[in-house]
Amino acid sequence: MQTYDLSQTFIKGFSQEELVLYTKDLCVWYGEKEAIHNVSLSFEQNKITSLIGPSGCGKSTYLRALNRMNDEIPSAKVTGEIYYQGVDVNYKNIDVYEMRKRIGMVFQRPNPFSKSIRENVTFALKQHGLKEKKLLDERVEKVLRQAALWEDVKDSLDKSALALSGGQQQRLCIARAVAMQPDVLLLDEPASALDPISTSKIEETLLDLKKNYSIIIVTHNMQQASRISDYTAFFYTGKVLEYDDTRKIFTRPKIKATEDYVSGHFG
Ligand SMILES: Nc1ncnc2c1ncn2[C@@H]1O[C@H](COP(=O)(O)OP(=O)(O)OP(=O)(O)O)[C@@H](O)[C@H]1O
Repeated sequence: MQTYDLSQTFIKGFSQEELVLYTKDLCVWYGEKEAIHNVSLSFEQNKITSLIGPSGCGKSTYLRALNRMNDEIPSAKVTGEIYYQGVDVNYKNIDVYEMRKRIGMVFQRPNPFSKSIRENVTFALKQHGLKEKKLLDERVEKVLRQAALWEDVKDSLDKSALALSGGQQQRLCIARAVAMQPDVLLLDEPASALDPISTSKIEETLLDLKKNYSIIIVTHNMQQASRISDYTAFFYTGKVLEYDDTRKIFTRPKIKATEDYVSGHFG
């Protein structure tokens, strides 16, 4: 069967300002239950977008749809459009593995491999044929610096990643995702299990990473959304009720439900 090689399919002439990723009328069903309904959002290069909303409103489902992680859930069915750099992500013959290199993901719970810190970063690179030690070492240092972890671990690169603290493990997971040089980084509540200091380090890391990536983050932390994101989408019962500049969402939302949610007066 023919596979769809994303590297061959960029639409020429896109400027930095063009949209990296967008969805149009995206719906996701789990069996008979529709979890998100007609979600149309677009994401720009070098911007952070927060997805906020009450529990169960479909934020993670939406995020997972963006790099087809819902494929792993047998009951999930996706309709509508997802376009990444002009490529239809839902195209059935797409090379999903290749696409996930471009649209990387970091999960809520840090999930480093049970390997050394170095191998966590180099594992996928080696799988993709990068063998030269010097290049691997350079990439390890670069991404650990980008994830603000280098100073903590530079003398223990060959020690187990599982010996790191939760916050360090999560920064290692960010480094691991960044090592593949994606264009888009999806993060599902990456700091929810962390203490305030680790959370603030993750936020600094994300603000630094947005120079190179488009970042989409699910968060329940309103301060976090307002501190780090350029745009915010408010999800409610599977729909996006409001999407705007983060400053507007937090100071002059158009919809009462948004105002109630961001001010903590929901329900
Ligand atoms: N694997 C699944 N199978 C069946 N239903 C699911 C599955 N995952 C999520 N759902 C349902 O889809 C709806 C949306 O869930 P989702 O996890 O996307 O919401 P969320 O906004 O991310 O919630 P939270 O903030 O609590 O993480 C919920 O009703 C949930 O029960």
